[in-house]
Amino acid sequence: MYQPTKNGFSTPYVELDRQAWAALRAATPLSLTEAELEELRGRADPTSLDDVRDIYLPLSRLLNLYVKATRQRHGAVRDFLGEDDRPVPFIVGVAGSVAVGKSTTARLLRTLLAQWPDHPHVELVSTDNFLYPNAVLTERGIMNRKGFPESYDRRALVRFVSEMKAGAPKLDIPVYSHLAYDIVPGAVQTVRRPDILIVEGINVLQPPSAGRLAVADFFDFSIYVDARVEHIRSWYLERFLELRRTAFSDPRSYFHSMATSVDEEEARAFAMNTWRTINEVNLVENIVPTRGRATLVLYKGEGHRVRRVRLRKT
Ligand SMILES: Nc1ncnc2c1ncn2[C@@H]1O[C@H](COP(=O)(O)OP(=O)(O)O)[C@@H](O)[C@H]1O
Ligand SMILES: CC(C)(COP(=O)(O)O)[C@@H](O)C(=O)NCCC(=O)O
Repeated sequence: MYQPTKNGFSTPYVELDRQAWAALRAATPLSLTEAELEELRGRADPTSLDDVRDIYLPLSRLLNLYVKATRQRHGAVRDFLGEDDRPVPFIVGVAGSVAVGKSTTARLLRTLLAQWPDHPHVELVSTDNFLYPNAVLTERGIMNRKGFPESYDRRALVRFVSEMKAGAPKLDIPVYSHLAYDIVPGAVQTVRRPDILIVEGINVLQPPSAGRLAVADFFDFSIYVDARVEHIRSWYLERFLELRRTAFSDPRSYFHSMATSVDEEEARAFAMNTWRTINEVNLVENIVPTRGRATLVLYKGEGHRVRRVRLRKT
């Protein structure tokens, strides 16, 4: 992490504890109900209405200010070029480990941001839609690297985000199914030009390779959801065991045998091995090193509770 220097002009970041951050909600109203929150949060994710109030409403307020300021900047460039008014989606990236709760954060933001009359149309895209199909990963010998940068069609992902930013009215993208653990052949998600596009995925803050562009180059704001490895490991395990009791019992689930043919101890050992050999390696090698690039970091402790927030001011 960036260390402040001793000359007083210490750091472009500000770090706030939960209470100080919560106060920045100002007058932003809480209009989400417990039932709506239940729909939005992920499996085994205890995010509460207190968290919405303390963490996500201030964030929604900050993003609303960012959107307005960014529109002004676009207007200035248009005036300079003598161009007509043209809608440009504001793009938010949400990064962090597998099982850290990115999708809950992203879904909550989609709902809260859409409540502002300034930007009612918010679209959410998960980067898993840009994973190569299992057949391609197997052919390339990287089926055990799912989630690593090379397991994504990064060119297609960058093309999608850059075309959205350029104002494309509607784009179709592939669809990934966690149930099938694969890309669904022939399925598409249609993304219509939104006011705000949220792009959520473990690798969205990856820097570009030399001479290329990365998705993060198109972000107007980015969020990194952070927690200690030991916490994330236990959230991954808990979720796997919860999925074993629920989603995996569907015969179409890729992990069906985990629900029917092995006992809980074996399932736990399988999940632990997947965590240790794939997700933790990816976290340490590829994901944590991108944290410094985020505009905002949410630091979670025990039970997914956000304890601190770091914001890059400039
Ligand atoms: N094997 C699985 N079967 C069904 N759903 C899953 C499976 N793995 C993950 N999910 C769901 O997919 C979503 C994304 O998970 P993940 O990429 O680990 O990110 P995060 O936990 O940070 O949101 C979560 O809502 C999770 O509950
Ligand atoms: C699909 C994922 C790579 C997450 O992708 P993302 O939406 O972050 O791009 C991840 O959920 C996953 O399946 N990892 C592979 C190892 C595992 O089964 O946990």
